[in-house]
Amino acid sequence: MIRTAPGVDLDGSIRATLTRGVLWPSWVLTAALIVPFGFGVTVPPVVQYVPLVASVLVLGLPHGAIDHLALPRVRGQDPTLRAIAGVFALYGILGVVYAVVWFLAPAAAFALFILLTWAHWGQGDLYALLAVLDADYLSTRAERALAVVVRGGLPMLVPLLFFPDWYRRVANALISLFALGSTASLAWVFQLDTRLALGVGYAAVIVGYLVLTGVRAGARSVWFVDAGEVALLVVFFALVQPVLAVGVYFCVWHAYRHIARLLPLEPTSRAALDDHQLRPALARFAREATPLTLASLALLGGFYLLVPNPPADILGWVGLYLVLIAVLTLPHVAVVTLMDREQGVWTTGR
Ligand SMILES: CC1=C(/C=C/C(C)=C/C=C/C(C)=C/C=O)C(C)(C)CCC1
Ligand SMILES: [Fe+2]
Repeated sequence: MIRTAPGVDLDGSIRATLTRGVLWPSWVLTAALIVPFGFGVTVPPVVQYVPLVASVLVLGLPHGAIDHLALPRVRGQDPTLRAIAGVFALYGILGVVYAVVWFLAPAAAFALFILLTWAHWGQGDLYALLAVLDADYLSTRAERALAVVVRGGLPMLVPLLFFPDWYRRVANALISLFALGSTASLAWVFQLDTRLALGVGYAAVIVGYLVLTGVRAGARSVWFVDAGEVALLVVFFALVQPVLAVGVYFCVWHAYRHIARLLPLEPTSRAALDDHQLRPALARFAREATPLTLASLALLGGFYLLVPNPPADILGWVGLYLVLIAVLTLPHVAVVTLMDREQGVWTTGR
């Protein structure tokens, strides 16, 4: 059966429901965390891990667990066995290839993971800007690409600039599962000179983006929300300890927004959103996402058995979980990039 799936042109009622139920909570939670950290509060490591550990079952891991339904749906097709098998094959091939890279060259695999996440979290926010906020000033591909660079850099680069030691510790937790001492090849990234150069370059990109889009913005209020989100996240990642900050961002920002993108693709949920009801749509998503979330968890057990240096503490387990996420993210990015194409994220007429 052929149906038309919505692209970046969501109905006003759906946009209102998602703004209230998805964007607002992300703003409130990130802003609320900034306050204590702004006063210099630090929290013990165990507490910092809570959102990342929770993401195994809540929002985080599940957000990719219906990729096999999302791709056919966005193409207006029924999720037939054939279509689903295609997505599984994509996951199998890309996932296995990337897993092999982790075993052979873990430091390079980690660097690739950061760049991939930068692009992917940026692409997620770009969709939200276009579809939920209706940011019509992003009228060229160059501006949209710049938005991806700006948005993805907030969670991936800002923590490196302000918390290099934590960043290195996490990098080491992933890399040393495969090879001890290999993080040394990345030592230059954490040095002050490198961070200063990256910080200055990135600040220039942010200013360039805000000026370029600010000049074009017809609907000023939307531009202010965009600029406000960027400012909020710069402060958030500069102040909040990174394992906590990235964990919170992953759940309430990236994953929740991606789930919000999936909901209108399913006709019953779309009708609910149109009727200003978010909850039934989320409940349906949770049901659909449960089987493959649990299957992914089984993969975590498989990784535990396969890595040369299995985790011995909580940071090690977080590292193992992040490697699992990395391996699942490559095919997930392929699916979301195909979704972007189907939904006209890069179609500007210019
Ligand atoms: C936890 C953590 C880090 C990396 C997290 C990454 C890279 C997460 C990627 C998640 C993905 C891709 C989810 C799927 O959408 C940093 C930045 C090294 C800094 C310290 C804390
Ligand atoms: Fe994602």
